[in-house]
Amino acid sequence: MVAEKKYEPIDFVLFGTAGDLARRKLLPSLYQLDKANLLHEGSKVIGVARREMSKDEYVETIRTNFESFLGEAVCEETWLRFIARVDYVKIDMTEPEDYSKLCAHVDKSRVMVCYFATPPSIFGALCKGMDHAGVIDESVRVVLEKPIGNDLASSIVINDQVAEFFDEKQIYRIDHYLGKETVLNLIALRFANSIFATNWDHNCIDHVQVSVAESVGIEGRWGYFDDAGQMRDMVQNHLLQILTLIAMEPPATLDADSIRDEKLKVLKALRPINSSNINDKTVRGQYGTGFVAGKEVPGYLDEPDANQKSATETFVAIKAEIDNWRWAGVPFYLRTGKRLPAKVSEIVIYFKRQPHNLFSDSFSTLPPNKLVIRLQPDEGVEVTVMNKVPGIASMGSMDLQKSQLDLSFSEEFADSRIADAYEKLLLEVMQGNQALFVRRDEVEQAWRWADSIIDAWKHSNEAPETYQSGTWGPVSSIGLLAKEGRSWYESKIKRKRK
Ligand SMILES: NC(=O)C1=CN([C@@H]2O[C@H](COP(=O)(O)OP(=O)(O)OC[C@H]3O[C@@H](n4cnc5c(N)ncnc54)[C@H](OP(=O)(O)O)[C@@H]3O)[C@@H](O)[C@H]2O)C=CC1
Ligand SMILES: O=C1O[C@H](COP(=O)(O)O)[C@@H](O)[C@H](O)[C@H]1O
Repeated sequence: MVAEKKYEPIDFVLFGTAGDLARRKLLPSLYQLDKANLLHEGSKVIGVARREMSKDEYVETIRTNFESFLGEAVCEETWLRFIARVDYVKIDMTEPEDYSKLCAHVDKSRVMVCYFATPPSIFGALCKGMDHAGVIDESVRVVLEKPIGNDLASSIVINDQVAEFFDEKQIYRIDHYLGKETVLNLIALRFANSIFATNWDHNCIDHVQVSVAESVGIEGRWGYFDDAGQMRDMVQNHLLQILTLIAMEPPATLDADSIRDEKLKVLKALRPINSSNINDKTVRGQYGTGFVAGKEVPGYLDEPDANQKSATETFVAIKAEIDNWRWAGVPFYLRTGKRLPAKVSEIVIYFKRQPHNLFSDSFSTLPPNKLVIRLQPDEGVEVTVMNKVPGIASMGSMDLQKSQLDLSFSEEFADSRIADAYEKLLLEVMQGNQALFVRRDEVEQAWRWADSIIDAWKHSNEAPETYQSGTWGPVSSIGLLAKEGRSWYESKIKRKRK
C-alpha cells in the first residue's frame, strides 16, 4: 500500500556502508521505505566507507546485494528513484581531517541522520571527525548499533565519548528486536485487552518463557562473536528488551520516556546472578558438529578463523527473577542459541492451573492455559484453552480437549506486508521518535546484570557444555526447568518437523 504522508527531507549518512549489516539490512530497508513512498523526494543516502569506490561502483554493489538480500525482485521504478538519492564518500573514519569531504554532500539546513554501522570502538572517532568537519548541530541524530561496549565499563566510555558531542535526545541506540511487529504487539496485547491486562501478575501467571532460537552459526563473524558470545550478542540486549516489555508496569503514555522509565524499573528489579547461584540459574553451551536442516555443519571450534581453545558460549539458558510486587515468585526462563534446529522466537506465558479439577476422568491434572506469542517466523498469537468435546455423554464423564485459538498475522492481515524491523526503526529515527530506542541508563543497567553472570562464569572455571548442532542445546538446559517440574515449550516448528 502506498502511504500518502510525505516526510521531511533527510540526509542519511551511513557510516560503514560496505559492512555486513549495511548490505544485508540497512540499504534494503531504505529501499523499502522509498518503495512505500515514505522517503521525502529530496532525501539523500550518503554511504561512507574507507575503500576507494566511484558512485557507479557503489550503486553496482548495492544492486548486487539487493539480488541476494532483498528477498523479492527489484522494482525498477523504485530502483531508479533510490539510486538518484545515493552517493558515496571514502573516509578513513579514524582520520579527523578526512571528514571535511562530507561537507559537500550534506545540507546543514536539513535533519541529518548518521547511522554508525561500524564497530563501537570507533564511535568516538566518528563523533570527533564530524565535529572537526563542523557538521554537528542540534538537528543531527546519531544511531548507535548494539552491543554498546563489551561490558559496563567499556559501554560507559563509549557513551561518554558520544555524549561529549550529542545530547541524549539526539542519540538513538538501536535494538532491532524493538522494531519487530510482534514484539511491538506485546504492548497492544497487554494494554489494549482487559483479559490480559487484569491477569498479568503473580496471582495468575505461573512462569514465562522467552526462546530465541537461531539455526545459523556465527556466519563468518568469528572475530566479533568470539569476544562477545551469546550473552553479549543476544541476551544483554534483545532478550532483556523483550523481558522488559513483558514485565513493565503500564506506562503513563506511549511517549519515549514514559516507556523507557518503566523498562528501566524492570531491569533494576532483576535479581542478581553471581558466583553464589550461577550453577542453579544458568546453563551455557557451545555447538559441536551436527546437522541443521539436513545439512552437516561444523562445530564452533571448526569455524573459519577459530581458536581451538575458545570457551565462548553459543547457547545460554537463564532463570531470571524480578524482585517486585507484580512478579514475586514468577520465573522468567530465557533461552537463546545458535545452530539450534530452527529459527524460531517465541514468548510463552504459562498461566496458573485451576485450583481444583472437576473433570478428573479426562485429565489427572488440568493443563494450564498458555499464551504463545510467535515473534518469528509465522508471526502470531495463540491461546491454549480447554474445551468440551461435543457429545451427549453425561455430565460426570464430560470429555475435555486442549485446543488452540490461533491468530496468524499472515492470514489475519493478508493484505499487509510485515516490514523488516530495521525499516520501522529507520522511519522512527527520521521522524525523531525515540520510544523504540534504548536509553543510556537502560543499556548500563542491562550490562550490570549481564556482567555479573559473565564474571561468575569466568570464575567458575567450567567450560560451556558442548551440544550437537541441530539440537535444542545442552541437556542441562532441560534440567534447569525439570528440577522445578516444568519443561520448555515445544515449538510448533519443531512439532511440524517431527
Ligand atoms: N552484522 C549484523 O548482523 C549485526 C551487526 N551489528 C552491529 O553493527 C555494527 C556493524 O556490524 P557489521 O556490519 O557486521 O560489521 P562489518 O565489520 O561487516 O562492517 C563494519 C564497517 O565499518 C567499516 N570500518 C571499520 N573501521 C573503519 C575505519 N577505521 N574507517 C572506515 N571504515 C571502517 C568497515 O569498512 P571495511 O569494509 O573497509 O572494513 C565496514 O564497512 C557493529 O557494531 C555490530 O556489532 C548489530 C546487529 C547485527
Ligand atoms: O543482533 C543480532 O541478531 C541476530 C538475530 O536477529 P534476527 O532478527 O535474525 O532474529 C543474530 O544472528 C546476530 O548474531 C546478532 O548480532
